[in-house]
Amino acid sequence: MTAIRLDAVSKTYDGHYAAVNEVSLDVAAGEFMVLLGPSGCGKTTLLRMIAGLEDVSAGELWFGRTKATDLPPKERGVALVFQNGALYPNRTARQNIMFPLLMAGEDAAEASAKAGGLAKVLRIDAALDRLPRTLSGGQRQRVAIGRAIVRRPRIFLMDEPLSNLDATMRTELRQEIGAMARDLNVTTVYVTHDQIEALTLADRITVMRDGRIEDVGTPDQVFNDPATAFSAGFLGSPRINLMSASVRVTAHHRVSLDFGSQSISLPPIDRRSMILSNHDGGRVIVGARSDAFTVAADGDASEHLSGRLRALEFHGHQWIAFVECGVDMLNPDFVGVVPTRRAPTLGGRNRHAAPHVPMIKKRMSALGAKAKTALGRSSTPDALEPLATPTHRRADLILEIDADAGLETGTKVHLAVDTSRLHIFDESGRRIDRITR
Ligand SMILES: Nc1ncnc2c1ncn2[C@@H]1O[C@H](COP(=O)(O)OP(=O)(O)OP(=O)(O)O)[C@@H](O)[C@H]1O
Repeated sequence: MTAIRLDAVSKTYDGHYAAVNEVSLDVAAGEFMVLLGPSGCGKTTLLRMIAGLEDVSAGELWFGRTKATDLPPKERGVALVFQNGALYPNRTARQNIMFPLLMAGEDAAEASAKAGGLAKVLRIDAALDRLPRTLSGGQRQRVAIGRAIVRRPRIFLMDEPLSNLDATMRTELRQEIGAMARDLNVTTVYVTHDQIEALTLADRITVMRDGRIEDVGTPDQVFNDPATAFSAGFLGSPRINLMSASVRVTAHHRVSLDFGSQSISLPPIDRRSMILSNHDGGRVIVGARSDAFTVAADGDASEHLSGRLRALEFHGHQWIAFVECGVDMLNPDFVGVVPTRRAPTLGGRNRHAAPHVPMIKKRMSALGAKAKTALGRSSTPDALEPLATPTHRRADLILEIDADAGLETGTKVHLAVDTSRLHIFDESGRRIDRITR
């Protein structure tokens, strides 16, 4: 088992375009790490740098105690499976899996036995003596995985291995990949843009965006305690509601979040009240998934939002409600968007780069500076770095509700808010409270 360390690794194309931008990440020995993010965020490029198929433009790569930045691919002990694991068409499944062992000079009988053992784990033992063209897509991909893993690589890399399979096969093979990784205990980095694959397979998930890391944590942490609004928006269906709010400090330092015509208050014991109480007038983004709301009888709950049930959609196992609350909603994809994707500057952070978690403090001072400006005092120019303005849009709150909620479209609804389930982000999309992982 080998740990992987990426230390401020970047990949630039044409000298200026940063496909991967100062990424630092530790993957523990034997860990199953999933790189998750939208198309073009740099997942594959990062994987290919670990495999040695792309040069590292800046930064260092380590496998355990070995510096691997410039190690030739063959000396890395890495196996890679792509979307379409190509097989030798004239060799049977068994011969395909055995091939790397034979090339390494292993005895044929032993190699065949090993192929048989792996085929059982991958549930293709019945198809071992068939040629690739007679196998289904899922079986071919299992053979490709078997062939990659048979030499017991130090590190196993997979790039969207399920993306070309139909839904049923994807679910089956996903489970087998999970079981195999646990059995073999090999350090694995798995690229996907599918949140279900990430949540079900990963020991930890790294959420990427625009060549940078947004969030790293266990599936539970990244889903329930997301570091950024983007990460919160990438996981979960329906997507998290991101509501634009202004902070108002009322009597006795009580913090209220104003959504225009409506507001809710945080309890004084909520530690975010203390953080926000210094930022009267500042703007924040309040993230709320369906579990933060309960449909309440009129006036029942102290903290609630009211709206009109504009539409209901039947989604089989659930109903999705669209509630018009007159709240400004933000699209997670655009919150804190980095205007350009420049390469890191030598010896310093790219000033257009997305802020990192330790910069929350700085952002909060920016919030404070904005609040001061609103109060007619001047702000320091440094405090207001260029933040991409998120697109505000008066839109519906979208939430999942019970089929037996008995609601009718067009009626007024009251949504009791569990404030402990709200995630509060600054304007750049970073959590205002420190994330402890
Ligand atoms: N050889 C190349 N030359 C120039 N730009 C490249 C090259 N390879 C990748 N890129 C760019 O780098 C960015 C990251 O690409 P990458 O393939 O790593 O993203 P990804 O997250 O894996 O996307 P997908 O999920 O679509 O595969 C993209 O904008 C891509 O166009």
